Amino acid sequence: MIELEHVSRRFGDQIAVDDVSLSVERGTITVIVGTSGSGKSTTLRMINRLIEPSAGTILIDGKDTAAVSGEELRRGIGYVIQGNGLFPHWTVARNIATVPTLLGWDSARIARRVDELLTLFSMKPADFREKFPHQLSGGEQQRVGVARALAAEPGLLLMDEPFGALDPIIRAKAQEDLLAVQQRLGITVVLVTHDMEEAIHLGDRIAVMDKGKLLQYATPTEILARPAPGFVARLVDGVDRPFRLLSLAPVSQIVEPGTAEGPPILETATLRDALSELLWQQRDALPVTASDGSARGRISLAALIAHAGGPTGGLPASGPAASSPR
Ligand SMILES: Nc1ncnc2c1ncn2[C@@H]1O[C@H](COP(=O)(O)OP(=O)(O)OP(=O)(O)O)[C@@H](O)[C@H]1O
Repeated sequence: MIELEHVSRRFGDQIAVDDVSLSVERGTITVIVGTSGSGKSTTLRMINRLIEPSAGTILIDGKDTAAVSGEELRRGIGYVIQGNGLFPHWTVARNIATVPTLLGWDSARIARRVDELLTLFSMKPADFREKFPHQLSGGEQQRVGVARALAAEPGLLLMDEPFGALDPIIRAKAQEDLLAVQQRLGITVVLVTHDMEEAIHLGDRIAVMDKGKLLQYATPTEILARPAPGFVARLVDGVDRPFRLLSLAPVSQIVEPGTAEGPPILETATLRDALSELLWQQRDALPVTASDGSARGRISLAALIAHAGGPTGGLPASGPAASSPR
């Protein structure tokens, strides 16, 4: 768990980060989103002490980060920047091995880890180990950048606009890769972006910053359904709110007792998938089943419309969506 307690950073007269407090649960993805100059990168870089806070405390798993040297701290924290920052004259294998080498791992263990990570990112080790960064596509370079950050098995990965330089199709693939790898390894991720759509797609929680201040820190569902007035509300105005809300929750969340005619929908499908199917089938309800085929009830158009609606919709009565199928 990461806890920022009243953290600020000044550069001369300017306050880049202004009294930010937030906590990040272990094993989750937190996305810091905001416009250029809002203090996102400075906040991220204070977590691994590439930038020192002017005030406040940062704790990782209860320990004050100021109590260890910055260098030691950074060896245990993965860090990925836009454009990946690979060393151009080093092979893929050597790039990935950077931190394990610094940590003095033996060469057999390093070689095993390099192959394991390349395989994790669907890059055949024999084909990629000895290549140089300029021999890779942008998407491959990006994957090697993330592999390098994960090489020493950090529990925490910091990512600063990691997909900013990728074209939309490769970017979507890189986002899916990140979600899969994060779930598989159970790591904690803090990611900076200026793209609200990316934040909604990737984040278990979203921190919206403007002019150094943290304006709202909540789940994507809460941010969409109940954005803080002003800047956050304007920011989410630009995204397809009803469809985004529907894509964040599973069918099981609004399943009703009863039956319906038509092809069944899985309870794990998203509400967006369910809406699409209802429209396609021209029905006002469809049956819902579990993955083993057993009946779970029905999903109705009326319930979907209520869920996707403005200020009163989107959130179940008990609070924000606990599970997000993304
Ligand atoms: N080393 C520095 N010296 C002086 N000012 C700085 C320094 N680093 C950041 N700043 C200023 O602090 C403010 C916040 O910068 P920061 O990089 O954290 O913003 P950001 O939200 O990440 O922006 P971007 O999306 O453009 O990267 C900006 O006004 C920036 O000019």
